Amino acid sequence: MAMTATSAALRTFYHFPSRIIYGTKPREPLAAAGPAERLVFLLLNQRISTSDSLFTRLWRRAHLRICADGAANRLYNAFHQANPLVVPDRPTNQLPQRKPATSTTLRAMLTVAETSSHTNQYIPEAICGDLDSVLPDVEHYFSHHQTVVHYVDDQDTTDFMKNLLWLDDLEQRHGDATDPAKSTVIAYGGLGGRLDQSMSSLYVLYNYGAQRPIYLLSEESIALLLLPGVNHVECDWFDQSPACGILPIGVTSATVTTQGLRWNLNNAQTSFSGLLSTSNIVDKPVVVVTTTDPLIWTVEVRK
Ligand SMILES: Nc1ncnc2c1ncn2[C@@H]1O[C@H](COP(=O)(O)OP(=O)(O)OP(=O)(O)O)[C@@H](O)[C@H]1O
Ligand SMILES: Cc1ncc(C[n+]2csc(CCO)c2C)c(N)n1
Repeated sequence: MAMTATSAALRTFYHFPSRIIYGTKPREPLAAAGPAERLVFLLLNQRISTSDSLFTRLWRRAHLRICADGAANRLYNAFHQANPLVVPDRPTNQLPQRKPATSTTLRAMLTVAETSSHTNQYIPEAICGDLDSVLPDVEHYFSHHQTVVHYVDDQDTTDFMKNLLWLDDLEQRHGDATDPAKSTVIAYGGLGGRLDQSMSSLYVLYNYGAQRPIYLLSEESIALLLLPGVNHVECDWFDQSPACGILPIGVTSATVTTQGLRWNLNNAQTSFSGLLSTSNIVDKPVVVVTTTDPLIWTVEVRK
């Protein structure tokens, strides 16, 4: 699948990470200054950190929570295995049916997310993928709690991509003028783990990150796409300045000027065969990056 990042925005403002992570009310609008932002927490199949973690904060703040296939096993193991909710037994000789995709709506899932105890009990509103990783018992368990199971039979896209494409489809059919057309996606587990999967997540960020805000996340780092033009990145600004990097992934090179870093670039050309700014340090609450081409920005998470 060949795609290119579009040069959509001349000026981009990222309210992240502090506003999303450290907001005081679980469901307050995420961007205080803009239209209410809808946050989709997309859990990928990687280790979940449960103690004082980004995971729990973001889970609570999200408006919708979706597991990519085997990520549902991680959620089950982390929050349900030791103390499961009551669910009728699954007939052991019967595997879940694999039918073409179910038809649900974004509105229906948002309603479930708002009205049920999904947030506190760590139940996702949906599981989506080719479903070769989610265990039948885990699928049965969550299905019993109103989790939509969306099957996509495709061996040319990863389950992360399948989830984004499904979200596009759901949002296209959503059609509520008061709502934002595109959610912000937090992909928890989008960094770290197997290198090919990690690179595939960066591919997703590069190719889809111009269409909606996407944040790749681990407990250590956040990555987002900077678009050609002027980008204002609101950074964590606590006791210690976080480490950061500017990565020319997907482009041959980019010409970059920055403000707010310890080692600023001044009309400098960055590329994988030339200058690469890593182990840089954020020195201001807002970093300004002016670039000719898309870039991946990464910053350390301070908790
Ligand atoms: N080892 C891993 N390291 C990093 N990310 C992973 C890893 N395994 C899975 N993921 C992420 O979680 C998503 C869901 O994973 P899934 O449970 O479907 O495993 P998979 O079948 O190995 O992944 P896929 O089918 O997408 O290649 C993947 O699309 C990918 O983004
Ligand atoms: C050139 C090429 N390389 C690898 C795969 C394998 N693959 C990529 S995404 C995916 C789906 C995983 O759920 C699988 C099996 C392919 N299809 N085409």
